[in-house]
Amino acid sequence: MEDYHFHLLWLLLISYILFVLVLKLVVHLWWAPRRVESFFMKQGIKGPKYQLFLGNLKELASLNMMASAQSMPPLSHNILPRVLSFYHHWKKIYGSMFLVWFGPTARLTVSDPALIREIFVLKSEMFEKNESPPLVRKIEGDGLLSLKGEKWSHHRKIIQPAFHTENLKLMMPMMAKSMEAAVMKWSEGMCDGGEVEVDVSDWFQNLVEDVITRATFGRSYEEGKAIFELQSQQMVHATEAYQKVFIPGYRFLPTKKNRICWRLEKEIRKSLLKLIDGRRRRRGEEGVPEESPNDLLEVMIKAAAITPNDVVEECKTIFFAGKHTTANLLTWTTVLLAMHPQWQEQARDEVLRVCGARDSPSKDDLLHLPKLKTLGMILNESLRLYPPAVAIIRRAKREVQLGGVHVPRGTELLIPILAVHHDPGLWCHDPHEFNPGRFAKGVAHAAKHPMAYMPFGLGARRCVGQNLAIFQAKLAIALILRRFSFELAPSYQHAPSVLMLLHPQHGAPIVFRKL
Ligand code: HEM
Repeated sequence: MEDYHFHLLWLLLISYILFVLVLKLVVHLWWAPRRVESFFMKQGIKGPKYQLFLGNLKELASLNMMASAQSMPPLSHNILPRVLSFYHHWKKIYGSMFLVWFGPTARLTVSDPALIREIFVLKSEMFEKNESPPLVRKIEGDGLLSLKGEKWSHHRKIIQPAFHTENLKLMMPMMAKSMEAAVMKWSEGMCDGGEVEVDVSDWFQNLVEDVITRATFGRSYEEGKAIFELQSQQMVHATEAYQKVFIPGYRFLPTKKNRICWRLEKEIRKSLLKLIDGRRRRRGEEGVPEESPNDLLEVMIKAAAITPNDVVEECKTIFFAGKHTTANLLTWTTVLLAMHPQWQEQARDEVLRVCGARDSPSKDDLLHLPKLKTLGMILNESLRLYPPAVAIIRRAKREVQLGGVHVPRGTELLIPILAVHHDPGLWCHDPHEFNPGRFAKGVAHAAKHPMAYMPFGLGARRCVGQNLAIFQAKLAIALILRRFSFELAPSYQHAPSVLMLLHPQHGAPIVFRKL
């Protein structure tokens, strides 16, 4: 009898647990989305209907697939329908503010610059960063990009000075040396006719990797290079998995690829910790010359209240956040200058006028970089038309009013940078034209609203590496302009596409000719 009661009790307990789990699932997957949907509907905000579990993921994937299968007119910069096809499609039906479901998570699209100001500046404390998907989290590191609250502000205060112009100026000669060597190697590889075809999207990845390694590790360049090479390999594996695998928990299975990723992760961590330890011990013994630039590792090691583990995570973040973004900027800028030879000429004239025609950039040339106004305008226009990060996401920490709309706690806001940059209401009559001249009076005056331009984000969490990216881009493009003229290779297919960042789907083959 006692046994019977005991079993009954167990059965009741298990049934109760199962009931609570099922109830939670029903609330999470059905009831809560329906409530949010009707909450927004009452305020006049609509969107594609929520489907159980998947939300709108199926439609999103099919819109994306249709868009990527279509070719674009060769010289068109009207890339929104191809790149953010879901936004372009649903905006026509529901207006610019609509609700879209990424699984059971609601995302409200916001592209009005006045509301964007509220999110990033006026009410920024009401919004937080959302978590990246698990596969991305693994490679982005637990650093500035994803940190929140006190820890984020503490790390930001420590890291920011490494990216100040004065420190970057000290780093410039070594950046220039590495770029110069890469360009030389390239021009040596040219055939007799002085012509070479290069897929710049690959080439710039290597170039940027080298420069970021120098900025992060400085005099420990060789050790840093080995570490970042491992991280590059890890990023390739993770990106492949990101493209192919959608099974929850797949990353925990001991598949061949996963085992490689785990091994790489272990090696990266071990080597970085060894490097940090070595630097810590040598500090004081050697002393760092006063005029020597503060590489990022040095800046973090000097700051007492940051653990070696945090330093490891920040190094990984810097590499993740800085490499592909800057390489993409360089790739699209080269493609744009190949498409628009008159701007290429103008930029080259300026480089020759300001820096002279010497083969190697002198220390003075580097100081002249800020004077390259036309090149600066070209980079701004490139970042407007082809922003490497096409959207930013924030999450409402609590219920908040946004331009008269009540946004419930937990709602994610999707700010489609690309759409804002291509909005005809903000960029006069020619939003899809390549017209660097629109930046002649500075970034703040280029559009009808100062918040309409945000390739590096906005507010307190704007990109910490912006100065480094622009320095690198100016230096690399100036070096190339001085030595080569270039045009699109006959095999080039204009197909901007998104895989984490905006990239050329079929590569970016460019033909370079020695001047
Ligand atoms: C063209 C090049 C680049 C672009 C377009 C770019 C874009 C961005 C954007 C849009 C954000 C804001 C993300 C958000 O608010 O959610 C951001 C943040 C960040 N970027 Fe960049 N970035 C570039 C280059 C770099 C470089 C070179 C580095 C470092 C070497 C870097 C490191 C970071 C970090 C650490 C953050 C997080 C800042 C924080 O939350 O405090 N970025 N970047």
